[in-house]
Amino acid sequence: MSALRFDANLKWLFTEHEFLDRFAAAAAAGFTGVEFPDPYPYEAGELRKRLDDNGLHQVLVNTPMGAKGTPEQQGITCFPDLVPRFRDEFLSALDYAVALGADFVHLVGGMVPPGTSRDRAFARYVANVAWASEQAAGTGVRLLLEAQNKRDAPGFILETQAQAHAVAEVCDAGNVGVLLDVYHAQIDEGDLLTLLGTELPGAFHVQIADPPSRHEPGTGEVNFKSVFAAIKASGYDGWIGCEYAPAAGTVAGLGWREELAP
Ligand SMILES: O=C(O)C(=O)[C@H](O)CO
Ligand SMILES: [Mg+2]
Repeated sequence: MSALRFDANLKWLFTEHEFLDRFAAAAAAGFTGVEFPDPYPYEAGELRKRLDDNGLHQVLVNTPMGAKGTPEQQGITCFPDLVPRFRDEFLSALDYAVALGADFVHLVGGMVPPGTSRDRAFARYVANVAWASEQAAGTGVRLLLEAQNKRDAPGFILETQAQAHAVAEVCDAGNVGVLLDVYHAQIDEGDLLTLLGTELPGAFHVQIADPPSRHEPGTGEVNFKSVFAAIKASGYDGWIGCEYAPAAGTVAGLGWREELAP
């Protein structure tokens, strides 16, 4: 059993099953934690029952994201003209996180909306993060900020891990941190072992997938044996979310846990 704690992202893994059956499949495959971006089609009680019946911990939920191919596909946190909707959606995400016993709400930052300057969108983004930080204070739920790569999310509001860290730092409630997604960090920044050295101390959560395919660790360009060793050596004790597309079946692709993880 690895010294690192991996959780299954149920949007990406176990898609051989209907969503509500993925909890049992994840537990059967040895996971003790799960995450997924979109609890909203389900009653919180229905999801909580799946968690409890399978002895699973909920790591995170996302703020809602729009349909693929729309400007809102990666969230609206940076949309100056949608602040009331952002606030309603965040409070809904917070309610779900509390009901599921989740550690985090991932505030999906958004791509700079058409006709809006990056400066105006970034200012609104920071204001919305600070507002959300105040709403979450005292709930036990912390907030995550993730930088996404420019190939998959052109115009995304956060462009580097250091920028995500800087926004988290200015939220004085201490409940905002970085979601360090190794897939995005490799595509846009590379130099992963150095990046992990500087950015892991501010990271509340980590996610993994192997670029360019976004399949399992060991299928692409990242030396995950070295990455996992660096994460372990850093003393990071959070979860590591498996947010990858299995190349040929979820369970068949889990060998990396024994082959690459310390
Ligand atoms: O796509 C990702 O890397 C994520 O972590 C979000 O959940 C979706 O934007
Ligand atoms: Mg991610």
